[in-house]
Amino acid sequence: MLLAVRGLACRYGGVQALSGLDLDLAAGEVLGLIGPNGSGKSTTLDLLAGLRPSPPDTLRLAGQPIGHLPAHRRARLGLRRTFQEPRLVAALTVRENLAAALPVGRGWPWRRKDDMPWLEACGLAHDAGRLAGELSFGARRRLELARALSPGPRLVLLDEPAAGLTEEEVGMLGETILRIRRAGVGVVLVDHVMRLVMAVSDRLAVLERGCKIAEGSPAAVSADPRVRRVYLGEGT
Ligand SMILES: Nc1ncnc2c1ncn2[C@@H]1O[C@H](COP(=O)(O)OP(=O)(O)OP(=O)(O)O)[C@@H](O)[C@H]1O
Repeated sequence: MLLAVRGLACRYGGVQALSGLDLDLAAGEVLGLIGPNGSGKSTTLDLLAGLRPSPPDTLRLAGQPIGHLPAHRRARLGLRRTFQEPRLVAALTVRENLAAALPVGRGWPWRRKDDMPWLEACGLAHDAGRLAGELSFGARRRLELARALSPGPRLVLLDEPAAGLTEEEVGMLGETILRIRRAGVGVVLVDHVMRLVMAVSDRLAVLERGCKIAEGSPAAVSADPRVRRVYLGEGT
Protein backbone atom coordinates (compact mmCIF):
# COMPACT_ATOMS: atom_id res chain seq x y z
CA MET A 1 0.00 0.00 0.00
CA LEU A 2 1.40 3.42 -0.93
CA LEU A 3 -0.35 5.31 1.87
CA ALA A 4 -1.90 3.80 4.99
CA VAL A 5 -3.68 6.14 7.42
CA ARG A 6 -4.73 4.65 10.76
CA GLY A 7 -6.57 6.46 13.51
CA LEU A 8 -5.52 9.93 12.37
CA ALA A 9 -6.91 12.63 14.65
CA CYS A 10 -6.61 16.37 15.23
CA ARG A 11 -7.96 18.74 17.82
CA TYR A 12 -7.93 22.55 17.71
CA GLY A 13 -8.62 23.68 21.26
CA GLY A 14 -12.15 22.48 21.95
CA VAL A 15 -12.85 21.45 18.34
CA GLN A 16 -12.28 17.82 17.35
CA ALA A 17 -11.49 18.54 13.70
CA LEU A 18 -10.67 14.93 12.81
CA SER A 19 -11.20 11.65 14.65
CA GLY A 20 -10.09 8.08 14.01
CA LEU A 21 -9.55 8.48 10.26
CA ASP A 22 -8.49 5.35 8.34
CA LEU A 23 -7.61 5.56 4.64
CA ASP A 24 -5.66 3.44 2.18
CA LEU A 25 -4.29 4.51 -1.16
CA ALA A 26 -2.50 2.42 -3.77
CA ALA A 27 0.08 3.73 -6.24
CA GLY A 28 -1.65 5.05 -9.35
CA GLU A 29 -4.95 5.59 -7.55
CA VAL A 30 -6.93 8.82 -7.17
CA LEU A 31 -8.80 9.26 -3.90
CA GLY A 32 -11.32 12.08 -3.80
CA LEU A 33 -11.82 13.45 -0.30
CA ILE A 34 -15.15 15.24 -0.05
CA GLY A 35 -17.46 16.63 2.61
CA PRO A 36 -19.26 19.81 3.64
CA ASN A 37 -17.42 22.94 4.77
CA GLY A 38 -15.58 22.39 8.03
CA SER A 39 -15.73 18.58 7.80
CA GLY A 40 -11.94 18.17 8.11
CA LYS A 41 -10.63 17.93 4.53
CA SER A 42 -7.95 20.64 4.82
CA THR A 43 -7.00 19.34 8.26
CA THR A 44 -6.46 15.89 6.72
CA LEU A 45 -4.26 17.30 3.94
CA ASP A 46 -2.26 19.32 6.49
CA LEU A 47 -1.67 16.22 8.61
CA LEU A 48 -0.71 14.12 5.58
CA ALA A 49 1.69 16.79 4.32
CA GLY A 50 3.30 17.21 7.75
CA LEU A 51 2.19 20.71 8.72
CA ARG A 52 1.78 19.28 12.18
CA PRO A 53 3.13 16.02 13.57
CA SER A 54 1.11 12.88 14.34
CA PRO A 55 2.09 9.64 16.10
CA PRO A 56 4.52 7.90 13.67
CA ASP A 57 2.34 4.84 12.98
CA THR A 58 -0.81 6.78 12.11
CA LEU A 59 0.74 7.47 8.69
CA ARG A 60 2.79 5.09 6.61
CA LEU A 61 4.21 5.79 3.16
CA ALA A 62 5.14 2.55 1.37
CA GLY A 63 5.27 0.87 4.79
CA GLN A 64 7.51 3.48 6.43
CA PRO A 65 6.11 5.36 9.45
CA ILE A 66 6.11 9.08 8.58
CA GLY A 67 3.71 10.69 11.08
CA HIS A 68 6.60 12.20 13.05
CA LEU A 69 8.46 13.56 10.01
CA PRO A 70 8.35 17.27 9.13
CA ALA A 71 6.96 18.34 5.75
CA HIS A 72 10.34 18.67 4.01
CA ARG A 73 11.35 15.13 5.00
CA ARG A 74 8.06 13.79 3.66
CA ALA A 75 8.58 15.78 0.45
CA ARG A 76 11.96 14.09 0.01
CA LEU A 77 10.25 10.72 0.29
CA GLY A 78 7.98 11.78 -2.59
CA LEU A 79 4.95 13.02 -0.63
CA ARG A 80 4.11 16.45 -2.06
CA ARG A 81 1.26 18.93 -1.96
CA THR A 82 -0.01 21.83 -3.97
CA PHE A 83 -1.30 25.09 -2.54
CA GLN A 84 -4.41 26.97 -3.56
CA GLU A 85 -2.31 30.00 -4.47
CA PRO A 86 0.42 28.90 -6.91
CA ARG A 87 3.84 29.57 -5.32
CA LEU A 88 5.64 30.48 -8.50
CA VAL A 89 8.35 32.95 -9.42
CA ALA A 90 6.87 35.06 -12.25
CA ALA A 91 10.28 36.20 -13.55
CA LEU A 92 11.61 32.64 -13.94
CA THR A 93 10.79 30.29 -16.80
CA VAL A 94 8.54 27.31 -16.38
CA ARG A 95 11.55 25.00 -16.30
CA GLU A 96 13.44 27.22 -13.83
CA ASN A 97 10.42 27.19 -11.54
CA LEU A 98 10.63 23.43 -11.44
CA ALA A 99 14.35 23.50 -10.68
CA ALA A 100 13.68 25.95 -7.83
CA ALA A 101 10.85 23.92 -6.35
CA LEU A 102 12.57 21.70 -3.82
CA PRO A 103 15.63 22.39 -1.71
CA VAL A 104 18.16 20.32 -3.61
CA GLY A 105 20.12 19.03 -0.64
CA ARG A 106 23.20 16.90 -0.79
CA GLY A 107 22.50 13.62 -2.52
CA TRP A 108 19.17 14.77 -3.96
CA PRO A 109 18.86 12.92 -7.23
CA TRP A 110 17.56 15.85 -9.28
CA ARG A 111 18.35 15.80 -12.97
CA ARG A 112 17.15 18.36 -15.46
CA LYS A 113 15.78 15.76 -17.90
CA ASP A 114 13.60 14.29 -15.13
CA ASP A 115 11.39 17.37 -15.30
CA MET A 116 10.24 16.84 -18.89
CA PRO A 117 7.79 13.98 -18.28
CA TRP A 118 6.06 16.07 -15.61
CA LEU A 119 5.90 19.15 -17.81
CA GLU A 120 4.38 16.91 -20.49
CA ALA A 121 1.94 15.33 -18.03
CA CYS A 122 0.84 18.82 -16.99
CA GLY A 123 0.44 19.99 -20.59
CA LEU A 124 3.38 22.42 -20.35
CA ALA A 125 5.98 20.74 -22.59
CA HIS A 126 5.75 23.58 -25.14
CA ASP A 127 5.96 26.26 -22.47
CA ALA A 128 9.20 25.11 -20.79
CA GLY A 129 11.06 28.29 -21.86
CA ARG A 130 8.24 30.77 -21.17
CA LEU A 131 8.17 32.99 -18.11
CA ALA A 132 5.76 31.76 -15.46
CA GLY A 133 4.31 35.28 -15.28
CA GLU A 134 3.15 35.00 -18.91
CA LEU A 135 1.06 31.89 -18.34
CA SER A 136 -2.72 31.85 -18.06
CA PHE A 137 -4.24 31.22 -14.62
CA GLY A 138 -5.05 27.60 -15.53
CA ALA A 139 -1.51 26.97 -16.83
CA ARG A 140 -0.04 28.49 -13.65
CA ARG A 141 -2.09 25.99 -11.61
CA ARG A 142 -0.70 23.16 -13.74
CA LEU A 143 2.82 24.51 -13.26
CA GLU A 144 2.22 24.50 -9.50
CA LEU A 145 1.30 20.84 -9.91
CA ALA A 146 4.38 20.07 -12.05
CA ARG A 147 6.51 21.75 -9.39
CA ALA A 148 5.03 19.48 -6.72
CA LEU A 149 5.71 16.41 -8.85
CA SER A 150 9.30 16.87 -9.89
CA PRO A 151 11.50 15.11 -8.93
CA GLY A 152 10.56 11.59 -7.82
CA PRO A 153 6.89 11.86 -6.77
CA ARG A 154 4.98 9.02 -5.13
CA LEU A 155 1.93 10.74 -3.69
CA VAL A 156 0.57 14.21 -4.39
CA LEU A 157 -2.02 16.04 -2.32
CA LEU A 158 -4.16 18.47 -4.31
CA ASP A 159 -5.90 21.20 -2.30
CA GLU A 160 -8.75 22.65 -4.38
CA PRO A 161 -6.80 22.69 -7.66
CA ALA A 162 -9.92 23.60 -9.69
CA ALA A 163 -10.91 26.67 -7.66
CA GLY A 164 -11.37 29.64 -9.99
CA LEU A 165 -10.69 27.70 -13.21
CA THR A 166 -12.85 27.96 -16.32
CA GLU A 167 -14.74 24.92 -17.60
CA GLU A 168 -12.05 24.31 -20.22
CA GLU A 169 -9.25 24.66 -17.68
CA VAL A 170 -10.99 22.18 -15.36
CA GLY A 171 -11.04 19.73 -18.29
CA MET A 172 -7.29 20.16 -18.84
CA LEU A 173 -6.65 19.74 -15.13
CA GLY A 174 -8.67 16.50 -15.17
CA GLU A 175 -6.57 15.15 -18.05
CA THR A 176 -3.43 16.14 -16.16
CA ILE A 177 -4.55 14.27 -13.03
CA LEU A 178 -5.29 11.14 -15.08
CA ARG A 179 -1.83 11.30 -16.70
CA ILE A 180 -0.22 11.60 -13.25
CA ARG A 181 -2.24 8.58 -12.14
CA ARG A 182 -1.12 6.60 -15.20
CA ALA A 183 2.49 7.38 -14.24
CA GLY A 184 1.87 5.40 -11.02
CA VAL A 185 1.64 8.37 -8.64
CA GLY A 186 -1.06 8.31 -5.94
CA VAL A 187 -3.33 11.35 -5.75
CA VAL A 188 -5.49 12.68 -2.90
CA LEU A 189 -7.85 15.27 -4.34
CA VAL A 190 -9.83 17.78 -2.27
CA ASP A 191 -12.09 19.97 -4.34
CA HIS A 192 -15.58 21.45 -4.30
CA VAL A 193 -15.80 21.18 -8.12
CA MET A 194 -17.70 17.90 -8.12
CA ARG A 195 -17.57 17.29 -11.86
CA LEU A 196 -13.77 17.09 -11.58
CA VAL A 197 -13.81 14.91 -8.46
CA MET A 198 -16.39 12.55 -9.97
CA ALA A 199 -14.55 12.33 -13.30
CA VAL A 200 -11.06 11.46 -12.03
CA SER A 201 -11.48 9.68 -8.67
CA ASP A 202 -11.19 5.90 -8.43
CA ARG A 203 -12.62 6.11 -4.95
CA LEU A 204 -14.29 8.72 -2.76
CA ALA A 205 -14.08 9.11 1.00
CA VAL A 206 -16.70 11.34 2.60
CA LEU A 207 -16.05 13.29 5.78
CA GLU A 208 -18.62 14.80 8.08
CA ARG A 209 -17.58 16.64 11.26
CA GLY A 210 -14.17 15.00 11.26
CA CYS A 211 -15.39 11.41 10.75
CA LYS A 212 -15.43 9.27 7.62
CA ILE A 213 -19.05 8.43 6.93
CA ALA A 214 -18.74 6.66 3.57
CA GLU A 215 -16.17 5.33 1.13
CA GLY A 216 -16.44 3.66 -2.24
CA SER A 217 -16.70 4.23 -5.96
CA PRO A 218 -18.05 7.63 -7.06
CA ALA A 219 -21.28 5.92 -8.21
CA ALA A 220 -21.78 4.03 -4.94
CA VAL A 221 -20.99 7.06 -2.77
CA SER A 222 -23.29 9.39 -4.70
CA ALA A 223 -26.12 6.87 -4.26
CA ASP A 224 -25.51 6.45 -0.50
CA PRO A 225 -28.55 7.89 1.34
CA ARG A 226 -26.45 9.15 4.28
CA VAL A 227 -24.08 10.96 1.96
CA ARG A 228 -26.96 12.50 0.06
CA ARG A 229 -28.53 13.66 3.29
CA VAL A 230 -25.33 15.05 4.81
CA TYR A 231 -23.42 16.28 1.82
CA LEU A 232 -26.12 17.30 -0.59
CA GLY A 233 -28.52 18.46 2.12
CA GLU A 234 -31.29 16.20 0.93
CA GLY A 235 -34.14 15.12 3.19
CA THR A 236 -33.01 17.23 6.13
N1 LIG B 1 -6.47 26.65 12.86
C1 LIG B 1 -7.66 26.28 13.37
N2 LIG B 1 -8.03 26.62 14.63
C2 LIG B 1 -9.22 26.23 15.15
N3 LIG B 1 -10.13 25.51 14.48
C3 LIG B 1 -9.83 25.15 13.22
C4 LIG B 1 -8.59 25.52 12.59
N4 LIG B 1 -8.59 25.02 11.33
C5 LIG B 1 -9.76 24.37 11.16
N5 LIG B 1 -10.51 24.44 12.29
C6 LIG B 1 -11.81 23.82 12.50
O1 LIG B 1 -11.66 22.43 12.28
C7 LIG B 1 -12.78 21.90 11.57
C8 LIG B 1 -12.32 21.29 10.26
O2 LIG B 1 -11.87 22.33 9.39
P1 LIG B 1 -11.21 22.06 7.95
O3 LIG B 1 -10.69 23.36 7.46
O4 LIG B 1 -10.29 20.92 8.02
O5 LIG B 1 -12.50 21.64 7.10
P2 LIG B 1 -12.67 21.56 5.51
O6 LIG B 1 -13.48 20.32 5.28
O7 LIG B 1 -11.37 21.67 4.85
O8 LIG B 1 -13.57 22.84 5.17
P3 LIG B 1 -13.67 23.73 3.81
O9 LIG B 1 -14.38 22.86 2.82
O10 LIG B 1 -14.48 24.90 4.23
O11 LIG B 1 -12.25 24.07 3.42
C9 LIG B 1 -13.77 23.07 11.42
O12 LIG B 1 -14.67 23.00 12.52
C10 LIG B 1 -12.87 24.28 11.52
O13 LIG B 1 -13.60 25.37 12.01
